[in-house]
Amino acid sequence: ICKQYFPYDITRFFDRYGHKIVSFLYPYIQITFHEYSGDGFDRGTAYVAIQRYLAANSSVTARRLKADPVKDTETLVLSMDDHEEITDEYQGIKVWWASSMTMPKTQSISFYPREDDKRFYTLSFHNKYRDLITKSYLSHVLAQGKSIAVKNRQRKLYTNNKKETWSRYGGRSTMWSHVVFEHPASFETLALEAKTKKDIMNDLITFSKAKDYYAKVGKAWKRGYLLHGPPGTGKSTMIAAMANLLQYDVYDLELTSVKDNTELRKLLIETSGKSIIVIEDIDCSLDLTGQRKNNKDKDVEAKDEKEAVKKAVENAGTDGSKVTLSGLLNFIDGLWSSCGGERVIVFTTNYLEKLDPALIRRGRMDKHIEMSYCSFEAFKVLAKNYLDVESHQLFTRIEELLGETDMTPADVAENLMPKSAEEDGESCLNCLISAMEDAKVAVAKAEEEKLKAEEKEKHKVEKKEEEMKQKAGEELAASKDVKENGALVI
Ligand SMILES: Nc1ncnc2c1ncn2[C@@H]1O[C@H](COP(=O)(O)OP(=O)(O)OP(=O)(O)O)[C@@H](O)[C@H]1O
Repeated sequence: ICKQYFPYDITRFFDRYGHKIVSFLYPYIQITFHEYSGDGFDRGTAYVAIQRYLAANSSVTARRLKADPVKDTETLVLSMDDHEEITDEYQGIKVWWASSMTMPKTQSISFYPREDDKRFYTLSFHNKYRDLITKSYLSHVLAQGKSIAVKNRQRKLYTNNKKETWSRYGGRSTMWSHVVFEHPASFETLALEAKTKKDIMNDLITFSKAKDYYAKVGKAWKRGYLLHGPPGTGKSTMIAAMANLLQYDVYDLELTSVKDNTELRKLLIETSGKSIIVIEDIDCSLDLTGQRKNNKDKDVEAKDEKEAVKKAVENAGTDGSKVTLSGLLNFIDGLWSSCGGERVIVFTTNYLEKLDPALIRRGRMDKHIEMSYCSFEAFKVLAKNYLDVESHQLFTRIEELLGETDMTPADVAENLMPKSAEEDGESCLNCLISAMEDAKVAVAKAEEEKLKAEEKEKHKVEKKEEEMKQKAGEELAASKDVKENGALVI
């Protein structure tokens, strides 16, 4: 009305001083958080975090709610509807949140959200709490929103089997492909000594909460784990349990399909925080042949292996088509490794002695964990998992046999698994006992055969020495004959 009936100068005067008068009489401050800010089409991180925070609080207090499916989860989240207002309390201070939406001024169809078609939240609070709200309350809301997102999201298992491609809009698509990570392993079901389990869990939890500590000591926020031990001792299961404990994503890096160091760096940059980057069987990946070694190769002396690895690394460096040891070292703790933060890097190997010491030194691989053959304590965990049995008279015999044989938890688990509906706990335990007794007999037989072979070899060597001695004696006698008789004996 003013604009229509009053001259321009008067309306400008009202505009200018109206605000001042209102702010003098109305001591409240408002902050707006827009859903889309700037030129980007990505939703603002602050808006999304606030939405999650308010969704957790407003579903109890707001009267009009809307239900949205959350990306990457199968759940619905209830949040306050547009033009709804709720109150929140922080350290005894009351604040008001309102959700609003600007109505479009023009009617047009657009693929992207329009400038004038945006939602935003408005936070109102009393002027005297300005410092507390802007400095402390807002960080609290954002942190809470982020942690709700972490709790709600579906975790992913990534692998780098995808070729680098370009999207229709000219952007480079990611080199990781993923599936939903649903491994059920946990530290509770992991067959391992209770003390070791507790140590690892404490270490992981301390790491995940140590952002400020890492910043204080000037170290990138990451931690390296080296899991070593024979096949079937639970290295992969341990990684799944770690991911489930920390609620992290898993990046399973297949090193043999990485073209070169540059590609390795690109892959690293594309990983997100709160993730575990896994390189399984690092000893096999590092021989740079692109193949897992066969059993014959595996028996080669560790020293020879290390030389072979070094040679392969040198060759790889010349044609520039493979990942080199130095590329891998840079991947773990070079400058690029610090981007993002909150990453756990895990290497697994069956042959610790084959690895270059530079690769596994402390600082790179901070914690070395040996996964060994099944101990009695580990067996008890498996018996509880598979049979729901915590004690049994057959346990004494099993403890004895575990001390005498090298059986992996995978073998023990396989024997404990009922093969038919009729099989009960006791028959499964008996099945395990007979498997261990067979293994014990087989080991004794193998040792006997080894002893026999050694004996045979020794005998052969002795016989050869005897023959050589005899030959030498004959030659000596012949040369004596020549000297004494002056005749040449042929
Ligand atoms: N410590 C363990 N606790 C519980 N289950 C285990 C354990 N070790 C092995 N298993 C069982 O054995 C199977 C094989 O274990 P896993 O793949 O984790 O062994 P691994 O050490 O990673 O073997 P590899 O070196 O061949 O990759 C798993 O599916 C799991 O059911």
